[in-house]
Amino acid sequence: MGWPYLGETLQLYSQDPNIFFSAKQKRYGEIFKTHILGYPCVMLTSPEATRFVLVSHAQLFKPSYPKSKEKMIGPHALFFHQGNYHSQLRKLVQSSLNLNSLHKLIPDMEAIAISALDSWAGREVINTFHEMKKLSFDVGILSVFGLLDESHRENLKENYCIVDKGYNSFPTNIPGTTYHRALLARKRLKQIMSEIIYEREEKKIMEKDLLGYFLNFKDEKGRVLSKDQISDNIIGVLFAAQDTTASVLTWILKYLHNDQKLLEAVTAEQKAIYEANEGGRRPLTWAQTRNMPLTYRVILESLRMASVISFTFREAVVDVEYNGYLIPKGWKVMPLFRNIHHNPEFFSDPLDFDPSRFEVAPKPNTFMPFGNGAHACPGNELAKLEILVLIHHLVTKFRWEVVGSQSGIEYGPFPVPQHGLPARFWKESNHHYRH
Ligand code: HEM
Repeated sequence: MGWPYLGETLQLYSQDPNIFFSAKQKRYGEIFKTHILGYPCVMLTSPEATRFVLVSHAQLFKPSYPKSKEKMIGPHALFFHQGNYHSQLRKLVQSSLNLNSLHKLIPDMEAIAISALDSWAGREVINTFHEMKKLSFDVGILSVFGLLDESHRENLKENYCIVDKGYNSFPTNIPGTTYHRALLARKRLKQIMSEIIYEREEKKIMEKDLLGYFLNFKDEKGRVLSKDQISDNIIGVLFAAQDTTASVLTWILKYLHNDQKLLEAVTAEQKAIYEANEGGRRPLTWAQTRNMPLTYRVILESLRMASVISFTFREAVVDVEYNGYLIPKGWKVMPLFRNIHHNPEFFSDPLDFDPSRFEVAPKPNTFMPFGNGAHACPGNELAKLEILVLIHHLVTKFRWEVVGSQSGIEYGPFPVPQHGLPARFWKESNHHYRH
């Protein structure tokens, strides 16, 4: 269990977390305990134990986040809850992100991707991760608010950026600190959202985006959602959508750049679609996005390799017995997704980037980039669609090279290539290639 209070926190945070966990796993097996950030924790590295906690006995474990994070996102956001409130909100989020709603977003998503790529090609070196964050934020806004007017969008963006800096800053609420500034920006975000809601109510528009679902909701007793419940959940969705998607996109660019043969094959797959659409004059169809098998496998393999959500936390709400182990009430449990994704028993030569491994479906409960069970990611189809759309426009019209030869990883807290993968982009026709 390490030292009192600090426990093994320093060991975990000072190195690649995977090394810490796999060393433990070798020594102690599929379940072991440690002490992190002041809490006793049980780590789970087997698909069965993970399934027990997240799926079959999910009601015995509640979500668990640091208080400072809960305050910044908003205590009403669905991921902090269990039971009835959680499932009501979850249904609304899922309806706004179901396949039927998603295919209507494709043209606007394409416009966002094209405008991002054009802006990169006009510049020297960009920080890929930062640019991907802007892109995934714009797609997040699109799925929450539909087409929002420019001034609201800019206003949300500016204030959300300040909130974003506060998520991982030290939580001291003293004027002048990053955390304090973030809390103030958080208040302004709520104000902007109230204005957007007011305008919608004035115009009596009923949109089928997430905000529309929230505004239209009534529970069995006829109660509607409060402004706080709506704004906490919108900020929650924007938060869940941004760094996750952006870090996966950044890793994909790195993996493709590292393997030029694979990049050529992906480009060939996308160019065939591009030509069928008369050189991009017609928009991508839903059917086309569902039929990009190689690109899709590259995305799955990137999700596995990068495992950007390396693990999650729950807390036992009662004493729980699993397989002869006692998990005492109040202890944290941590399903270790990345360990499972990098276990050679489930994925042979786990450190090789090999999309063809997904020609065969992985064993049940061994592939969980979007989690599992009651809190599994409702945005997973949106994220995959957004990535497919970006790759389509990237490889058919642009080229890029990574600047520098760093091979390190930064944890912020999601793993991203060092320095956010500095890269240079250019339009293909300007340099190498003309039709
Ligand atoms: C590649 C990108 C993404 C990854 C890897 C990812 C991963 C995850 C994971 C692992 C969870 C479960 C966490 C847990 O059980 O503790 C989760 C939950 C969630 N994700 Fe995602 N996500 C991504 C993109 C998105 C997007 C684009 C959205 C929304 C538009 C979104 C919205 C959510 C929400 C609202 C939850 C909480 C669900 C609940 O508590 O019921 N995510 N995500």
